[in-house]
Amino acid sequence: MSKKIIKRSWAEPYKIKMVEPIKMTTREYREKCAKEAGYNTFLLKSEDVYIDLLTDSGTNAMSDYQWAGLMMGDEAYAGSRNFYYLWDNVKKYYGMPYFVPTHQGRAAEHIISKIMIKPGDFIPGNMYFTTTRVHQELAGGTFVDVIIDEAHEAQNEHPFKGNIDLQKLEDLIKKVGAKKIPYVSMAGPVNMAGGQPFSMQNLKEVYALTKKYGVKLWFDATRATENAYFIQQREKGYENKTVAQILKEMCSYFDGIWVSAKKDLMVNIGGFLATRNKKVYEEARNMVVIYEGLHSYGGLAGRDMEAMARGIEEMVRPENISSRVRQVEYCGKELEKFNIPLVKPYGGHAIFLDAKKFLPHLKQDLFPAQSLAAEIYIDSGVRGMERGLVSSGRDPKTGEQRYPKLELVRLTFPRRVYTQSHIDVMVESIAEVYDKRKSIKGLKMVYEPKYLRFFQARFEKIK
Ligand SMILES: Cc1ncc(COP(=O)(O)O)c(C=O)c1O
Ligand SMILES: N[C@@H](Cc1ccc(O)cc1)C(=O)O
Repeated sequence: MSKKIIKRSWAEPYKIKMVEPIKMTTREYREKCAKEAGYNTFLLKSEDVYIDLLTDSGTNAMSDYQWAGLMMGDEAYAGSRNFYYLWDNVKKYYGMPYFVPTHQGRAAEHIISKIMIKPGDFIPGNMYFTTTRVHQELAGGTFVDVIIDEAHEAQNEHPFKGNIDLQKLEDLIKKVGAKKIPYVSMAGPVNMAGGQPFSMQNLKEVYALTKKYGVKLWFDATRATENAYFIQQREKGYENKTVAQILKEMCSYFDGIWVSAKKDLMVNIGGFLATRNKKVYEEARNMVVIYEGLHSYGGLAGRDMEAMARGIEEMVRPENISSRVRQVEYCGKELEKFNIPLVKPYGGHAIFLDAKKFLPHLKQDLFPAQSLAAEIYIDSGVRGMERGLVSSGRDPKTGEQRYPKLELVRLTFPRRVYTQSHIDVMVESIAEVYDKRKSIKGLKMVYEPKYLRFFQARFEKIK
């Protein structure tokens, strides 16, 4: 009788059909590049990057099915066939009857914020996201963080660190009044918390609370498939449900969703908003023609919408979503072999290094995460992103810097792009930087743009 295999390794559920060569560089060359980029990984040229873990946004490898779909683009100005196919899939997989395409996620955030928020409003959410919050603020609103406290603790192993703290939410509703809250903004998994999911139980409770007070509930469903996968893996009662069923159930509690299609849908560009609220839909459908283009293309080509529609079908496939998350998990486990401090549990889209623990000798004003991201790039050409003080920015009212508890470097995995050997090389580089961590002295900011400063800020090394 054969021995029962308890656990098998995962492997990529695809094979490589076309390759894109990457440039190999020297440390000396990368030192020059980093300096020229003001020690900001967003300002590096991509051709100078070896393994690009800046983001999983628009950097995914499309399947042959998606590439074939590009040839089926109906590039009519109005009423393209691809638009209707995409709309059908939004209905089928997200369960939302009304749909408006946009060129990417923040365009949908802009439109929702403009429609729903009045000056003086408050928007509670499970931790801020940079683009989401800036649109809420530009519309005159104030974002209020109502995520559970555990989410702000890097090493806390709570399985659902994306949960909303119901007490914090109810206290806010009582304090400012339901009329001042246009909607609760829930994201899953929570990007800035380290890619942490919320549970279905928590969602149901948030839904009941918002219903009680007559407050709307909206969902940043950009990586909702990953959240659904974590629910399947971690929450009792969901182990036998498919990711597609869980996604649909999640969406059933929301009034509407916005999505950056550049993530779950595995395309290079695209976004949308979808809702069950006809009035909001009609306003959004009208507003999109001012900012994006006609409501049947929203700034996208017909072929882009075709790739998105096909991407929706692929994103929920069990082998796709599990290999995606397990690749991140593999990276986390390898890093832990070198005692590298990480956010736990591992995220859905990324591994987050805990820069406060990695560089305990640096005060937050010396930008430990920004410094660490730059050092990793210099060591090996691996590009990550700062998610700490720089990303947090300034309070628009007081102008003071917002000091976040989490000071992190994000190493984000584009879908279907890198192999296990890339991860091994990246892990070795981080282990090497960890060995030399005491030599890192920090950075000072020498240029600071007004909005979303992390994208364009420049730094100099402290000597
Ligand atoms: C959770 C989340 N919401 C919204 C956005 C905005 O999407 P986009 O980059 O497509 O504008 C992003 C990425 O920027 C994101 O990660
Ligand atoms: N949404 C993308 C791109 C992005 C990156 C950083 C941001 O703060 C905003 C947008 C990401 O999370 O990677």
